[in-house]
Amino acid sequence: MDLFAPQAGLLPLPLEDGELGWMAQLPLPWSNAEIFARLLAETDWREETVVVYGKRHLQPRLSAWYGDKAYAYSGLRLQATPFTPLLTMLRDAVEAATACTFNSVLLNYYRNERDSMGMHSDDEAELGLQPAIASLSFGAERTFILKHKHNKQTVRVPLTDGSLLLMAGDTQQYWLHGINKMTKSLQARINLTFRNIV
Ligand SMILES: O=C(O)CCC(=O)C(=O)O
Ligand SMILES: [Fe+2]
Repeated sequence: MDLFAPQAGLLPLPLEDGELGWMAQLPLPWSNAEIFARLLAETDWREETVVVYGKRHLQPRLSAWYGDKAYAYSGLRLQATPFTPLLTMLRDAVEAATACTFNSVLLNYYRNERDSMGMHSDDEAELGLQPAIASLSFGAERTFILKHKHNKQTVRVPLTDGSLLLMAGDTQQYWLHGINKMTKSLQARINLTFRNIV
């Protein structure tokens, strides 16, 4: 399947050992600000505790998991929770733009510049080989950082309000990605990463 066929509307971003597609604004029926406000209010946000090298930490962001199946992520067991009408609308828009299907979404709420996500790959067995993961962003712009696992390459993608980033092919096998803390004061950002649990 060619994930980046012209009708998909995604701009391919050159990446060695992986596939990235980007769109500045996903077509949506409401404004980005309206969707941000609804996601903030309607989501069952949790401050999860994770265990890293035997020590318990609060994750530096809030998160929520919706989908038909439970999911294990960073040592957490996330219970299945059905998609809300709002999440179903967003999933439909993402599926139309990417020509992929998704049955789950992880939402991340970065409250300010101090919230972040450590470098990782979304390579859990439940996602299958060469998973397609679509990342939809609302609110403050943050920089998505990709680092190649076997050489020193770094790629930065601006995750602007309303933008969609698709990772596919070998991206999870060869690259780590994450969101750094910043020193400059930033407003909140909400990110949704749509996944397909097989
Ligand atoms: O906030 C982002 O854009 C990154 C989210 C991410 O990598 C994840 O949820 O696995
Ligand atoms: Fe990720």
